[in-house]
Parts: sequence; structure tokens; C-alpha cells
Amino acid sequence: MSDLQFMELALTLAKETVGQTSPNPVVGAVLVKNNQVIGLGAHLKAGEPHAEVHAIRMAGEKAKGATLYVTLEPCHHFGRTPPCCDLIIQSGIQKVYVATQDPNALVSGKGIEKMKQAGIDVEVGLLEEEARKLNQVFFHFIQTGLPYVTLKAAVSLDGKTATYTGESQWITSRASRQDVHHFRHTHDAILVGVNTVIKDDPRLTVRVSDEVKPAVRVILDTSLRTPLGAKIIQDHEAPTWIVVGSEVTSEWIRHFTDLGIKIIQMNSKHIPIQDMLSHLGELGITSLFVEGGAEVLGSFLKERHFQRVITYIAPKLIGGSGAPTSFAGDGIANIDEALSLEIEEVCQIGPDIRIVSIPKWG
Ligand SMILES: Nc1c(/N=C/[C@H](O)[C@H](O)[C@H](O)COP(=O)(O)O)[nH]c(=O)[nH]c1=O
Ligand SMILES: Nc1c(N[C@@H]2O[C@H](COP(=O)(O)O)[C@@H](O)[C@H]2O)[nH]c(=O)[nH]c1=O
Ligand SMILES: [Zn+2]
Repeated sequence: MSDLQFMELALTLAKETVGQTSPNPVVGAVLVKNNQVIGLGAHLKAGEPHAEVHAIRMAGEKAKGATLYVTLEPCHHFGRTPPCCDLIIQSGIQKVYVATQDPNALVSGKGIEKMKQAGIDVEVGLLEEEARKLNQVFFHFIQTGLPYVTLKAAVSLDGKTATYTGESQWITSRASRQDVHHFRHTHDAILVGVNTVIKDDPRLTVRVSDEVKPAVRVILDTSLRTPLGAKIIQDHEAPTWIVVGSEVTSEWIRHFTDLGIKIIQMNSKHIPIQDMLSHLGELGITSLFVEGGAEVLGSFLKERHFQRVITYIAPKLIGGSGAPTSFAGDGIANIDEALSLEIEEVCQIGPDIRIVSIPKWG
């Protein structure tokens, strides 16, 4: 196998753990000697051993003189686990391929420097693009302190999210709605507006398999109009946090906190998206999946605070000038103010198509 193939194997190992390691990055490591794989590993859960540790433990003595392929710069600081670069140096590994440096300014380049000083031959950049994309959430969060935001919309061929009477279930197929759960699984929190809670009474749980870590359910609700009987209040299937404006009284808030609901109160009447995101970042939310409704999506668009858009389009025509569309709010006057995005992927899901697009900022 070539260097490229060994790094591809390391990336594959990392790819399979997306959604499990938050708030840590996903990392894969492959240890090779005489063209034989003698150890491999992935970081499985924050607080557990790092990818390199698993690979080196598997190789044992054979690690001496071996070559390591790792998708992220080995850490050199004491977090919840001892520094990987010290272990790499002690194990006698003589060459290390690092796909990409750690974006964390505190550590970036230091692990590489330490290994070089110990006489290890270090090469950085093999499959760098793929490695950075794999950790786009982690890199964004580390560099901004704000959660990586994915907006999700599900529309008919004519762009409607419901009929003019408000009926919307279902526009997209069961296969597409199941696919949404995969995206929920790879985010730390799911956000909807209070109108969606009132209209759909959603569960907002991650229904991919029973043992996944439940995503936090975040409701934007300026005046705290969430019905106390709503599933997200009563079902205790996942944490529920409600973001409210400064005018909500503390006695009204107590009705919810008494039920175990976390209330995040802004110090402004309304909820500025950026302030709300930095609150969530401080609370350890590194990625946020925004499922609507239209007013909420409209405000994320207006404030330009998102990194990716997932759009499901069902081959159905609904019609009706009064039927709602996916992004509401004031909108723009001139077409050249429209936000341009880059289509990253188009694929068919059952009868529907799914488009993943990335905004072209700046
Ligand atoms: N109406 C449609 C959607 N509608 C989404 C709703 O607004 C609400 O977020 C979900 O129904 C919540 O789901 P749950 O209770 O957690 O299973 N979303 C879709 O992808 N397709 C549609 O057709
Ligand atoms: N997951 C991972 C790394 N993650 C790095 O270490 C930090 C987490 O450290 P800790 O809290 O001790 O797990 C994380 O913020 C990131 O900078 N590094 C690595 O060498 N290999 C790994 O597999
Ligand atoms: Zn490490």
C-alpha cells in the first residue's frame, strides 16, 4: 500500500466516529512497518484514549522504527489524556505523516516541533483537504467559540413547506426524514422556533439507534410561549433548553425550570442570533442543527450565522400564494443581495433529492 492509502485508511477510521467524539475532533491513526499495518486506532469518545494511543498499544514493541499516519497533529498538552507526541517519541516511531495541524492556536505546530526535535521525520499535509473537511465542525468551534451551524429545510418542488392551511406532514419521504436523523446524530443540539413546537409538537429526538448520546433540544422562544404540555417539555427523552428574551418574568420561568427545563435568558428583549450562539458555545455546544421554522431560518440567513444548508426537495407540487416557504423574515429588495452558496453535494434519497450547500462568505 502507498502512503496515500495508509492515510486514507486513517481517514476512514476517523470518518466512522463522526458524532461520537464531541467536543473533541475525530482522529484516525495507522501504524505501519515493512508495509504491514501493525496498529490502528480512532478516538472514540472525549475523555477516552486518543487515536494514536490505541494504534501504539496495538503494535506494542513493534512500534520501534515504524511509520505513523495520523489525520490530526498529535497533541502535546495534558488534557484529559497524556500527550500523544510524548508517547510517539517514547515508542521509537521514526516517521510521522500528519494530515493537518491542530487549529487550536494554543497547540498548533507544537506537537510537530517536539517530534522533529526528538529526531522524528515529520511530513504535514498528506490528504490535508479531506482531513480538514472531516473536522470542519471542530475547527470552526475552536477558532470562533461558536457552534458550527447547519440549516435544514424540507420543501416541495415549488418551494413550499406546507399548504396554505398549514398542513405539512408529510412533504418529504420517510427515507428523507430518516436521513434527517443521521444529521441530528452528528450535531450536539437541534434548534427550532416556538411556532414549530406549537404547530408540530415535535419530539426532536435522534432516532437512529437507541444508544446514541441524545442531542440537546434548543427552542427559540422570546416570550416563552412553549406549551407546558409539549412533548419536548413532558417526554424527558433529551435535555430541553429554551432561549427567552429579557422581558420574560422569573415566576413564569419557574414553571419550566420546575419541570427540569433549562432556560437561557438573553439580556435583550429579542434574541440576537450571535449572542444566542455564543451562549450555546459557552455551554459546550460545538454544532447546531437548525430545523426551522421559516422565521428562524430567516433570522439565521439575515444575520449570516451558518456554515452549511441541507435542503430536501420532494417531487410534489403544492401551489397557493398563501402557502409558506422555507425562509421567511424581511428578505431582500434586490436580487444581487441574494446570498450565493456553493453546491457541495446533490443526491437522491428515496423519491426526493438532498442538496448540501455551503455559503460563500467574504
Ligand atoms: N413536514 C416535514 C418536516 N417537518 C419538520 C417539523 O417541522 C418538525 O421539525 C419535525 O417534524 C420534528 O420531527 P420529530 O417529531 O422529531 O420526528 N420535515 C421534513 O424533513 N419533511 C417534512 O415533510
Ligand atoms: N482527539 C484527539 C486529539 N484531540 C486534541 O486534544 C484535545 C482533547 O484532549 P483530551 O481532552 O485530553 O481528549 C482536543 O481539543 C484536540 O486539540 N489529539 C490527538 O492527538 N489525538 C486525538 O485522537
Ligand atoms: Zn493526543
